[in-house]
Amino acid sequence: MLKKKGVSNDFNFALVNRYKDGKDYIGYHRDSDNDLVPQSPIAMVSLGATRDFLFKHYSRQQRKKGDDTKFDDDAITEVKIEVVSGSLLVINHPTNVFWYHSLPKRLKIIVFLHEKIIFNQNFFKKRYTNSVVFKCILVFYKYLQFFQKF
Ligand SMILES: O=C(O)CCC(=O)C(=O)O
Ligand SMILES: [Fe+2]
Repeated sequence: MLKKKGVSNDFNFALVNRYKDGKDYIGYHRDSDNDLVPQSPIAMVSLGATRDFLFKHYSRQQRKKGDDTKFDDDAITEVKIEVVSGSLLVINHPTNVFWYHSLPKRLKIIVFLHEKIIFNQNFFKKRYTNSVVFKCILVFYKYLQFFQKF
């Protein structure tokens, strides 16, 4: 699927992050060089509610931390990308070296997402115990649904 989208690398690790509502977020960071094969891309698939994904240049982040001696370039603004369900976002080298990324809170969608989650739980509770195996099947099913799109 990734190859069809022009990403030729073989990936050997997958991380699933679940943001249960608009209050869940991940702050600005760069993915650790220690965990990654040098110069390899990072591919991200989104499922569920639309969220913002932000990039902030290294120089701005350093200034925020109080280090304004080396950097005085205000020209590089923050970049916002809306990631919708089923979208693929690829961070190619060297973006992770020069840019921080984050997924901020999105408080506008709390009510919408809350309803959606409660509906799923109620529906499944009737017929299944809330077992880990069932949750795994659900995640697997969602991935299958996603792959069929491509
Ligand atoms: O979940 C996301 O969209 C970003 C997660 C992330 O940046 C990370 O896990 O390092
Ligand atoms: Fe990250």
